[in-house]
Amino acid sequence: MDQPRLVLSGVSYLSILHHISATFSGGQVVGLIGPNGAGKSTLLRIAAGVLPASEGTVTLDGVNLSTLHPRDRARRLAYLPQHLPNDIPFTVRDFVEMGRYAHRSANAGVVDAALVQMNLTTFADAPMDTLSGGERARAGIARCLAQESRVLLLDEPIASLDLYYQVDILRQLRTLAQRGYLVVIAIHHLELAIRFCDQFLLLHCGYVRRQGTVTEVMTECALEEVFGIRAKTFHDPHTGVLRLSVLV
Ligand SMILES: Nc1ncnc2c1ncn2[C@@H]1O[C@H](COP(=O)(O)OP(=O)(O)OP(=O)(O)O)[C@@H](O)[C@H]1O
Repeated sequence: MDQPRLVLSGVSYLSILHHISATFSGGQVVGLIGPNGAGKSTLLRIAAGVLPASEGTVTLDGVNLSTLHPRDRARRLAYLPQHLPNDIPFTVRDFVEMGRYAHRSANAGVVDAALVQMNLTTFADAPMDTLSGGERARAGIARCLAQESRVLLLDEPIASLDLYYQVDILRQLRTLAQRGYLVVIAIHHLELAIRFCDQFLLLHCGYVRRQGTVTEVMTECALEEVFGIRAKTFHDPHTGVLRLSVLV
């Protein structure tokens, strides 16, 4: 199966995003990073086709997203918003099953598998509004997985998760990328982003400041310029893995 390819060409939105161009391909986890208010969520919403750009285009496998019926779009890409409502009046299973909207079939096996992947089986019949914040976030990811689309655009999927689930879910997203999926995540946890993302887009004030691999983007200079923090990147002497240490 061909790997998906998402292309943003000259995307602008009001005064929030300015001329963003980027190409994301299947097989990768892309980390969208940058300070609060940089424009990450806005960019993801545009990339997902839920917010029309003021200028520019987004194409997925050569097809302009704005021309796709929402059902066709949902078959091709899944989008997790940064915040799910607190008062979702459904059980966890029914909520996850909504990910099947594009397929017109509930497919209990797929829904069950998504619940297992997010370790939510014991909560399947619980009302969504009884879940903790992290459990609700995992239900949101499960709904995206149930969609069975090969592009996942996830806005801060690990923000409310404990350390175990942060690592568990990033591992699962990596595995999906290894199977050819394109995964784009907005993420503030830079240390974990270094470990799990292949490519980065660093946004600041609505502009792309850097894009590329970890060594091209996560430079001490860029981090100081964009986040106003001093940090050191170094290779762990025991594992050889690149690490980031914030100097406080
Ligand atoms: N509908 C809107 N109308 C006006 N301003 C908006 C709108 N949506 C977002 N903004 C502003 O656009 C900027 C970018 O917001 P966005 O949510 O994309 O940032 P972000 O990088 O995701 O931030 P965070 O890390 O805090 O989640 C912010 O300054 C925000 O206040």
